[in-house]
Amino acid sequence: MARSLQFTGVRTPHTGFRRYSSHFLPLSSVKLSSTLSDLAALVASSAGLLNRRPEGPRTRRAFKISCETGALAFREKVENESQSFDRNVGQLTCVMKFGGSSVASAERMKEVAELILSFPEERPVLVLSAMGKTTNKLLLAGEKAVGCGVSHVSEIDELGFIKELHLRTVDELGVDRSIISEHLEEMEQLLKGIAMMKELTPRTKDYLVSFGECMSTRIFAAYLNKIGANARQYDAFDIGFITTDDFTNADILEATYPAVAKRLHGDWINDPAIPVVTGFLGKGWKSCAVTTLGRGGSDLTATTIGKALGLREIQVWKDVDGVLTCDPNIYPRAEPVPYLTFEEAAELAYFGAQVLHPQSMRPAREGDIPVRVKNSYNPKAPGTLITKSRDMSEAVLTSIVLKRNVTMLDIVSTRMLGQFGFLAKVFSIFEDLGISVDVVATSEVSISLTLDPSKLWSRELIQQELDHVVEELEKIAVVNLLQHRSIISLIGNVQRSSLILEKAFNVLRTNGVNVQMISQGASKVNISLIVNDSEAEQCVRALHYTFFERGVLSDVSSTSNSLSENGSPTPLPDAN
Ligand SMILES: Nc1ncnc2c1ncn2[C@@H]1O[C@H](COP(=O)(O)OP(=O)(O)O)[C@@H](O)[C@H]1O
Ligand SMILES: N[C@@H](CC(=O)OP(=O)(O)O)C(=O)O
Repeated sequence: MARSLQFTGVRTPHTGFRRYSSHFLPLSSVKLSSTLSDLAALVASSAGLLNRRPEGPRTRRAFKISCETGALAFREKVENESQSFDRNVGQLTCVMKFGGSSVASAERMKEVAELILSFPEERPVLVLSAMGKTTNKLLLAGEKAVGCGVSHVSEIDELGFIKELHLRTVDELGVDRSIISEHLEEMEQLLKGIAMMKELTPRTKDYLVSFGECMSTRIFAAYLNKIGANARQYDAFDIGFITTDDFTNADILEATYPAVAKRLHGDWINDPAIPVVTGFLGKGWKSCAVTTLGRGGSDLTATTIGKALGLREIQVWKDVDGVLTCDPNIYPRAEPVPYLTFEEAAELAYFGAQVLHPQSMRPAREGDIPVRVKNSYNPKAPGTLITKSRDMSEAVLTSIVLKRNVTMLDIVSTRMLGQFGFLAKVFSIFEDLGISVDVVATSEVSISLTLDPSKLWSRELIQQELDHVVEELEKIAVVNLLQHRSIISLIGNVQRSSLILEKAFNVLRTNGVNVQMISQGASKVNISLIVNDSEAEQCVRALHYTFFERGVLSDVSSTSNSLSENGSPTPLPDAN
C-alpha cells in the first residue's frame, strides 16, 4: 500500500517555477480534504523551506499555491514589535553570471549593478568571477614567490597591482575597506608561505587564486547593499559545492545539487537577499581544501546553480555579443550566433572556443534550462540562446573553432590485416597513462588521433609524458608523432556534411592546404579537420569568409576564398 504522496513542482511561464525536486509526504499527514495550499505548505516544510523558528511572537510565514498559475508561491507575513508586512517573496528566477571583464573596475561594477536592477521582474542568483585579470596576476605572483625569497614578496609587481586594484575599487564604490582587508593580508601571507616553501603545488595554486573571486563578490555585494538592493555574499566552498580533489581542474560531484539548493533556497525564504556567489571555486570532498573548476569555471558554477535550483534561465554575461561564428581575435568580422543547441555549444566549448567552459553545458542540459549568452557592454544585443533543440532546417555551419598546438599520433599496427583487439590495446595504453584523446580516425590496421595538449586546461602534456606514450605504443605499432598541429572544428548541421565538406575542401584546396586528418564524430554537430598550426588561422578566416560572408549556396570555385585578417583576398602560405 502506498504510504507517501509524491509532489513535484510544475513549471509555469509566469513564475519559472519548475521541478524544484520531488518530495515524499507521509500519507498520514495528508487529509482527503487538503487544499492545494495545505499541500504546498506541507511540501515546503518537509523540504526544509519553512523557517520553523519564528522571529517574534506574531511572526507567520505562509506558502500558497497560486490559483492562476498553479505554481508554488512563497508569501511572507511578518507581524511583530519591530515590523509588519505581507509580501510575495517569489522564487529565485534566474542565474546571472558576470565574467572578469564585466566586473573589471568600479565603473564596470556600477554598470553591472544598474543592469541587474533594470530587470525588476527577475530575482537572480549572481555568480561573479574575479576582477579583470586578477586570476592570471595571482598565478604569476605565486610563480614569482617561489623564487624571490620571503623578504621580497611584498615587492612582487602583481601583488601590488591586485592590492591597488581592489582597494581603489572599494574606495570608488564608497564601501568599507574592511570587507576585503583580511583577504588582502591573508593573500600576502600565503605568498610568503610559498616563498618560504619554494614551491607552488596545484592545491596552493587553487587556494591562491580563490582570493580573486572571494574579494570581487564581497565588494559587489557590499555595493548592492549600499545602493539599497539587499544582497548576501557566499563563498561557493561554504555552501555545498563539493568537488573531486583534482586541484586546478576539479569536477563537481552530484551531492552539490541538493546541498546548494537547500542553502540558497533556505536562506532566500528566511530572509530574501540577492545571493552573490563566487564562481570557479569548490571544496574537495576528501581534502576539504579549496578547489577550482578549471579556467573559465564560473560558467560551470552558474549552470550548476541553475540546475540545483531548477531556475527558469541561466544568463552568462560576457564582453561579446554572444557566441560568435569564430573567435573574434582571429577574425574580427565574426558575428553572433542567435541559437545553439546544448550539444553544439558543448562541442564548441570542448574544441576550444574560450567563450564557454567546456563542462558548463552539462548541468544546463541535464536540467533542461536555457542558457543565454549576453554582452554586459551591450545589453540590448539579443545574444545567443542555447536550448535542447532548435530548428535545423536552414542550418548549415554555425561556428568555426580553432584549437592550436595539438599533438597528433599516427599509429600503424606491425601485425597483419585481420588481427583483432588492436584498437582496444591502443586505447588501454591511453587509459593507463590517464591521457585524453580528442579526435580519432581509424582503419583496420592504423589509427590517427590527436591528444589534448593541456588535458583540458589543467597541465601541459609534457614532453616526458609524450615520450612515454610513444614508448608504450611502439611495443605494438609503428608510431609517428606530429606536433604543432591545429584542429579546426566545423560546428553545424552534419546532416548536410557533403555540402559543408565540399565547400571546406574547396577553400582549403584553393589555398594549397593539405588536411592531415578528418573526423566526423557521432555527435552529428562537428566535423574536425587537422592542419598545420602555421596555416590554421588563415584557414579559419578563409572558411569564415566562404561560409558566412559569401552565402553558402554561392559558387565556391568562382572567386578566391583566401583572406587576410582584414578581409582582403590574399594567398595562404603553402602547406608542406
Ligand atoms: N566563438 C567565440 N564566440 C565568442 N567569443 C569567443 C569565441 N571564441 C573566443 N572568444 C573569446 O572569448 C571571450 C569571452 O570569454 P571569457 O573571456 O571567458 O569571458 P568572461 O571572462 O567574461 O566570462 C571573448 O572576449 C572572445 O575574445
Ligand atoms: N577567474 C577565473 C574563473 C572565470 O570563470 O573567469 P572568467 O569568467 O573571467 O572567464 C578564471 O580567470 O579562469
